[in-house]
Amino acid sequence: MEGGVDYLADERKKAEFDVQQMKIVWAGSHHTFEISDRISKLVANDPAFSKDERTMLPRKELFKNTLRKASYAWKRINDLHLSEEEASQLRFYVDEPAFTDLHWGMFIPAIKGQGTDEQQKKWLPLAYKMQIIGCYAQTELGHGSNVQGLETTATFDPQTDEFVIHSPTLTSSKWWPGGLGKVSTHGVVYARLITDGQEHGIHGFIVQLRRLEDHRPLPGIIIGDIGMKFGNGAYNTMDNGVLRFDHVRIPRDQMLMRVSQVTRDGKVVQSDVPRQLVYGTMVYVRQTIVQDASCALSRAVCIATRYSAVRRQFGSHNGGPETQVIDYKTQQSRLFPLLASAYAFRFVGEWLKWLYTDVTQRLQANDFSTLPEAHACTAGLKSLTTSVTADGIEECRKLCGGHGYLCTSGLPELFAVYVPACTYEGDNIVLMLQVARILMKTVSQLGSGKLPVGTMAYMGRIEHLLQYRCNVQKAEDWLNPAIVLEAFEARAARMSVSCAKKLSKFANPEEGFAELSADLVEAVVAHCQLIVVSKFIEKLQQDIPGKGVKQQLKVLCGVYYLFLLHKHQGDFLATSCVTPKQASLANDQLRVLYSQVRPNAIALVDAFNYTDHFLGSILGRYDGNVYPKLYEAAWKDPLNDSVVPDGYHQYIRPLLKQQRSAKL
Ligand SMILES: CCCCCCCC/C=C\CCCCCCCC(=O)SCCNC(=O)CCNC(=O)[C@H](O)C(C)(C)COP(=O)(O)OP(=O)(O)OC[C@H]1O[C@@H](n2cnc3c(N)ncnc32)[C@H](O)[C@@H]1OP(=O)(O)O
Ligand SMILES: Cc1cc2nc3c(=O)[nH]c(=O)nc-3n(C[C@H](O)[C@H](O)[C@H](O)COP(=O)(O)OP(=O)(O)OC[C@H]3O[C@@H](n4cnc5c(N)ncnc54)[C@H](O)[C@@H]3O)c2cc1C
Repeated sequence: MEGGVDYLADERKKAEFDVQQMKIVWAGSHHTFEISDRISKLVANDPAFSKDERTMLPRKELFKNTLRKASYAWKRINDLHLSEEEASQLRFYVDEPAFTDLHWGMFIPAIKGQGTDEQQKKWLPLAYKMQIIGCYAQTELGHGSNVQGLETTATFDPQTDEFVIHSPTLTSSKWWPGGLGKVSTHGVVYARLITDGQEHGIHGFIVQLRRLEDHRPLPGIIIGDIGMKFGNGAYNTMDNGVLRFDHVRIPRDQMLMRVSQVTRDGKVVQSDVPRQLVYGTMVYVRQTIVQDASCALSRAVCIATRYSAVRRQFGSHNGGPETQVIDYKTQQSRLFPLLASAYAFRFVGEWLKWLYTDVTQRLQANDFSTLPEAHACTAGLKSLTTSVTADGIEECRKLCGGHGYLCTSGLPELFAVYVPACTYEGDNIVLMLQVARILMKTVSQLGSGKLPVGTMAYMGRIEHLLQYRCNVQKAEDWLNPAIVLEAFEARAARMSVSCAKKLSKFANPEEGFAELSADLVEAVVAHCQLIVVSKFIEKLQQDIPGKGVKQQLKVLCGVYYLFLLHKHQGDFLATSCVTPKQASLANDQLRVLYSQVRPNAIALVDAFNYTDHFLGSILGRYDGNVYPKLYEAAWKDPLNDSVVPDGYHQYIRPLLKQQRSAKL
């Protein structure tokens, strides 16, 4: 325990499972648990990583403080000889968005994924030692989603064997790249390749942006920060930037040439790798964002759950204590599905990581067959998990009542940091529509004998799924995973087929796709929820040691799918996958499961193993000592530095005087 008295001790005693074992399940393995436990404590115990004042600092101070932390973190990483895995955990637990996220998370992966062996050999050692710092400069003022619409040009000059990078219009200014505004020395810049007057699509180029001697922009480059973003503290620690090029020259070998090469005489040669590999870095990051969703959601849920056990409101009998708000069924029906979602996203994130690793290995062996599956899964799951998490953090704020609105609850900043995840790395609707295209393609090919694979494999049983009738007769039948899977499969398949039927009535398929896009998004949501449900159920088929651990996960899995079934019962009923009676039984079973979660709720959030430093929330403190700490923190606000506020003499006193003289 971190503090003195444990106000949640009674809650912890109620747990019916081995919390330590659950911590390992959450972390993924003994190895990852050990690392994350050790590194999170190392960060929490180092005052240099304090976050206490972050929401109160003006931007310039905030940003400088982030630079200080990033540089100190780098020193610790080197002094302690941390491995790559440990270093990335350290950056995670420092919990402050910074240029390093883009350097390690996008610049290096872009070079790894799209650079030739030679290019990797040249640039990666510099980047690994942070002798250069890089960003990912793709989005422009005028285009983000439509990557093909980017306007920056890279024109090959055969005379000098160079590319000329240029921003022909205002809207072609790079706009948004993190780390670009004030820090990066280099960027992977995405631009329209032009050779011999011909366009060859979007490619990545390594461009030096600032001089290594004095950090000034190189000639022909205009660069700056794009300004304050949503919330206090939050993502304002990041220098999202603007960048313009005026005919900036770079050597030919700085085009990332794994996908296509430009020869000395300006010929464009395509490798045998698909051109979509230019989008590969985005696939990688979308996969990490799914894993990150479970972190952000679990953090909010941890705060809201602990506080819900501490907070009491109404219901005192004969002078006894009032009811803990966690005991209200309405509180449980809002909170426990989010708790279950955090676990569900954890496991689907684990699976997606596996899928991504598998695809990467195949790509190295020139097997590109699973690339569309990787694109569909990363795009769809990124959209689903970030939308639920963003809404979930806000729900957790409401679950904490008034105190949730205080910055010291940690929730406002968490929300502000998190919501752009619905937009960056692909707007969620735009990505859902990508999955919709793949779904419609799959349905249209069903008669052709080509069997769908991977997460679309269930479509191969389309005849069966279209005839399916759910045979649930009593509430407990909903605990049978096979019944649940079929119901979710039938719902997703029927929604897709219904869209495909409507689509086939349009003479112009593109017109039809646009007209039906809102329905298509609903079908994609159904498909993605099926993936999450099925991966949770698969997880339960594994051997999971520890007293009661598997049982708790079964309960959470049930909460997850029955909550979805309840929330989307319109879909299930409209597609005749369940009857109204069966939907009602599902809801009865859901209430039973809430009661089973209740005694374990605190232990289930303890299993995330978050330090108080990482949570950054008085409401979510491990020891539950909320009120004295809230009271104490208020006095630390700069507004309370003086009893009489600045501005009293100028604005308050004259006002009061005027009222007094008016009365007289
Ligand atoms: C940094 C991470 C650190 C790690 C920390 C961990 C935790 C994380 C926490 C905090 C991170 C914070 C950091 C924030 C960072 C933010 C960074 C950015 O935002 S970078 C900008 C992102 N920009 C977008 O994502 C644009 C979105 N747009 C697109 O992706 C495309 O343009 C798209 C897909 C919407 C449309 O592409 P089209 O219209 O140009 O289509 P065509 O190129 O013609 O391709 C069509 C074919 O290609 C396939 N395709 C499309 N994209 C694919 C892909 N990515 N992979 C494989 N295939 C793909 C399609 O399925 C289609 O296939 P068929 O021809 O039908 O077979
Ligand atoms: C915090 C943050 C960090 C970022 N970091 C980086 C970075 O490091 N590097 C980088 O290159 N970029 C970065 N970006 C940019 C980001 O990737 C883009 O903003 C994102 O891809 C969305 O593109 P957009 O801004 O063009 O949105 P738009 O596409 O203009 O979206 C506007 C609206 O139009 C809708 N819409 C667009 N197209 C369609 C369609 N075809 N059908 C239906 N609806 C549509 C969207 O759903 C949305 O509602 C960052 C953005 C943010 C907010």
